[in-house]
Amino acid sequence: MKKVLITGGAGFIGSHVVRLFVNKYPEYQIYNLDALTYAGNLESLKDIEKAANYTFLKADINNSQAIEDLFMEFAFDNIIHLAAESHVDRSINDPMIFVKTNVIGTVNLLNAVRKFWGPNFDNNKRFYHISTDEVYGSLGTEGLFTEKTPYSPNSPYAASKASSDHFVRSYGETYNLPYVISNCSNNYGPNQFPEKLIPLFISNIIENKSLPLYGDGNYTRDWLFVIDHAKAIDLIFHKGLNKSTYNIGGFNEWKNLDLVKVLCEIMDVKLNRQKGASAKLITHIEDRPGHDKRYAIDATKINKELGWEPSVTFREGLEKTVDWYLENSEWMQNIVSGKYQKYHMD
Ligand SMILES: Cc1cn([C@H]2C[C@H](O)[C@@H](COP(=O)(O)OP(=O)(O)O[C@H]3O[C@H](CO)[C@@H](O)[C@H](O)[C@H]3O)O2)c(=O)[nH]c1=O
Repeated sequence: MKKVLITGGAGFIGSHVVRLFVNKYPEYQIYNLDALTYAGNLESLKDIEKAANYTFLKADINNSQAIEDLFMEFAFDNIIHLAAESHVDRSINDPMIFVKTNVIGTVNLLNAVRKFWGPNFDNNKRFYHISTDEVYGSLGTEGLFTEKTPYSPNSPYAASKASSDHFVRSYGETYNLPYVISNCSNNYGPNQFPEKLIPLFISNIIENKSLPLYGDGNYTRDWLFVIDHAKAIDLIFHKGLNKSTYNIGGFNEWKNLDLVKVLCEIMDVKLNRQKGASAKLITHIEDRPGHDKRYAIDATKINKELGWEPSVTFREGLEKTVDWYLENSEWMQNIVSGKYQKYHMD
């Protein structure tokens, strides 16, 4: 029986990973550790909260003593580390919280692992660090990020994630910690906090508010449905090679403006609005400082080594996502108003 600690399990990607592991591996104990910051939300896990193999632990990875106490109490033997500040615009306004959570928080976890699992690490134990393709910086019109692309982060968020990746690798080299890292492209799907492009624009279209597109909108991202990311994490956790890195992406590049136009078309149909009504809301605004031009992932390694590939097309994933937000308007209202946070603080 494994005792798997999943950090950040109340967040967007984390909640999908927790659900998949709780349902697929009833023989594992799954511990969801989350600080429940603005983007964390236990409402996303209502369907599994009473499962016998699931435990929620409220703690902040910045608090090293709290982390050690939990290691002492629960003797975790595997970690999937997703807890992170993740929004680029927030990192531009306040870089320090990104240093604290993403860098120091990760090092706190690594130190706890060293203390409780070391000095002779058993290879059945594994520290799995979830990261982003943003560590590689920006591409021109050609080429793809591979696992060998040098790191060149441009935003404070990307720099904090790059730093945490380096710390994980350094613990592998210095202390022989068994680890694996994956770097994924842009995720979308149910339960994403409406500060990110897709849920923000869905929410604004519903409310007939303008759609604030940075600059000319000719920025390119590779998009992956969050459940496909969770499935990739499952495979890498179980079968990924020790001390290696996997890039995860959908081979699904879109310029922001083109993506938003497709989203607008879908929303017009779902909301019974006149064709073109949602697109009229598109408003070009001042660009994001240091805006990375293009991200595109070469996901050949994970495909060849582990047989992973996305299971839904972008159109299917977008439709599912829009349907989820239309059916869960209360979730959206509560998370935006901060109601869930107030509830967590009570
Ligand atoms: C929120 C927002 C975004 N954008 C643009 C900026 C980007 O080119 C694109 C996507 O923006 P975001 O949704 O903020 O995501 P991006 O900056 O690419 O970063 C995401 O994708 C990364 C993986 O590539 C993750 O590591 C990050 O945590 C995640 O936030 O849309 C707009 O034009 N207007 C907006 O209001």
